[in-house]
Amino acid sequence: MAQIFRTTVRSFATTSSRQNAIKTVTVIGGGLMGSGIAQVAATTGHQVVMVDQTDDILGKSKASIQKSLQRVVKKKFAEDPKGGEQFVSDILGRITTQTDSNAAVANSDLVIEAIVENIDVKKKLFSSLDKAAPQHTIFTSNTSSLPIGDIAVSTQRQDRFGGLHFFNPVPMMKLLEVVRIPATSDETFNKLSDFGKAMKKTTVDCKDTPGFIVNRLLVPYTIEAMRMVERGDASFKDVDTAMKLGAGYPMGPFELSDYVGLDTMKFILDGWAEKYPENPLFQPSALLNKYVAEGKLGAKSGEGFYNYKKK
Ligand SMILES: CCCCCCCC(=O)CC(=O)SCCNC(=O)CCNC(=O)[C@H](O)C(C)(C)COP(=O)(O)OP(=O)(O)OC[C@H]1O[C@@H](n2cnc3c(N)ncnc32)[C@H](O)[C@@H]1OP(=O)(O)O
Ligand SMILES: NC(=O)C1=CN([C@@H]2O[C@H](COP(=O)(O)OP(=O)(O)OC[C@H]3O[C@@H](n4cnc5c(N)ncnc54)[C@H](O)[C@@H]3O)[C@@H](O)[C@H]2O)C=CC1
Repeated sequence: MAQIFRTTVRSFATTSSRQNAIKTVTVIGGGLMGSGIAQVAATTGHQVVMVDQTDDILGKSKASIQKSLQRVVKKKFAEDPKGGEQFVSDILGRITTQTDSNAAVANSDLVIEAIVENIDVKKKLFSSLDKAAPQHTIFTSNTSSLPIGDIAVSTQRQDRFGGLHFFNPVPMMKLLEVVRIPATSDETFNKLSDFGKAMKKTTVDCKDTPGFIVNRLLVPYTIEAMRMVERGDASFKDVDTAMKLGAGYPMGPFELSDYVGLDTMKFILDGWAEKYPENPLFQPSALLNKYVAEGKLGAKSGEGFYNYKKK
């Protein structure tokens, strides 16, 4: 019995010291995903530095975090407005902002990159961070579709490199895909999984395959919905209604595309079409290209398949 107790305590201590391994987090990119990741990391007690290109963008990121926290407070602190105010100010107090990414990683245990879905821009960023960050700092990308291994080669720390793929909206979606490349050490992978659990997410282990688990299934499904409309088989609104009421999805594929961002969808599909030209599931969509060319990027630009502008 004592032996079992000692073993349990030891394994708890190991997990717990691993969970404590990551205290300070730098989130690079304060857009849709980065602001959500920063919010949840700060809510779960981590010190967060959020980085973006300008103070103006960072101001908007903080405002969107505040708005999201108000939604949480409305439910969680319905009977305790003072407690709600304290909750918000404690969380916001754990988030600082920076426009210089090299300076932002100086005291960081973990970097989570959530910038534009472009391999060259991501590689340039990581190559520079590699020289600025302490040796122990683990680097991760939140990329939806790029191979983690292709990004990691820009650094000299591939054993401390992995993927943390969050889902939108980060405060609501319970899943976190933890991605390892062949060079990722067990220690790094365990720390990343423990960090995900400390963020109160359910983690799944993924190999560095296109789209990991969720997007490998979700992207072809969504693009096939677009092809269905291109063929004139159904209207996009009917496809959405059908998938919500007939398959139980919370959003139809067109609502979800607008929510994710049509530009992000296009970055993903174009990248896969170029890298895997033989795969018919990854061919470009004329309908998607048309919306992006017209600047209709979805909810974030005020219009996509649906109109989000206040009348
Ligand atoms: C396109 C395919 C390819 C994509 C490839 C790139 C993308 C990726 O790499 C990976 C992805 O993220 S894929 C996207 C995954 N996300 C989804 O599938 C979201 C599906 N939608 C939902 O779950 C709900 O509609 C949702 C939870 C969003 C909203 O719920 P409802 O529909 O019930 O609507 P609401 O009434 O507005 O919300 C209900 C309550 O939820 C809370 N809430 C929602 N958003 C929040 C947020 N941002 N922050 C904090 N709380 C939030 C909120 O409590 C709300 O209650 P109230 O505010 O009181 O109304
Ligand atoms: N939109 C979605 O639903 C999801 C997106 N992702 C991935 O997350 C990443 C970010 O996507 P979103 O947040 O949707 O994009 P977004 O366009 O909302 O935000 C990107 C932010 O990065 C900033 N940025 C660009 N280059 C930068 C640099 N060099 N240094 C600092 N900041 C820089 C931009 O100013 C912008 O604020 C992408 O890799 C995307 O594939 C992952 C899961 C879901």
